[in-house]
Amino acid sequence: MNMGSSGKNANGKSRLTRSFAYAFAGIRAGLKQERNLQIHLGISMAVILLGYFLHISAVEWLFICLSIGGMLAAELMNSAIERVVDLVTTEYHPLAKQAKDMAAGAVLLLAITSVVIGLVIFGPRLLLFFL
Ligand SMILES: Nc1ncnc2c1ncn2[C@@H]1O[C@H](COP(=O)(O)OP(=O)(O)OP(=O)(O)O)[C@@H](O)[C@H]1O
Repeated sequence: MNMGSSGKNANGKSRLTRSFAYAFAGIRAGLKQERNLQIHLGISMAVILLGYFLHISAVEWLFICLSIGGMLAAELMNSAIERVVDLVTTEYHPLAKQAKDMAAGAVLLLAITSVVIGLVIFGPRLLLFFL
């Protein structure tokens, strides 16, 4: 599609605006269709509430933000890889298996890291609270 030098199409939308719109559409589709992503979002909200009530520090918030953002992004990327693999083949293929398993492995690694971060930040406070 020719958009001229301004980078705007017939609707007057800039390339940047459309890129954001596509990205948000991807997030919406993921949240609608992917149960794991919905679960991660629910857990993220619970963690944010916990951080608020336990008055965690600014540095701790940064770690929580990175964990939540990284986890949701990894889950979305995993779903994207699953779709591309399914698009390429519906037959059993060892490379398809590796691609899906590696993508799932990446999510698992990030999930383990997030759990460790959560334990380091919330563990001592929750112990104090319950003991
Ligand atoms: N085309 C294929 N060829 C070989 N193995 C496959 C193929 N498709 C899926 N698999 C294997 O089955 C597993 C599950 O694949 P599937 O597409 O059902 O994802 P899933 O586990 O349902 O993912 P999610 O729960 O995140 O949606 C993969 O991790 C992979 O090991």
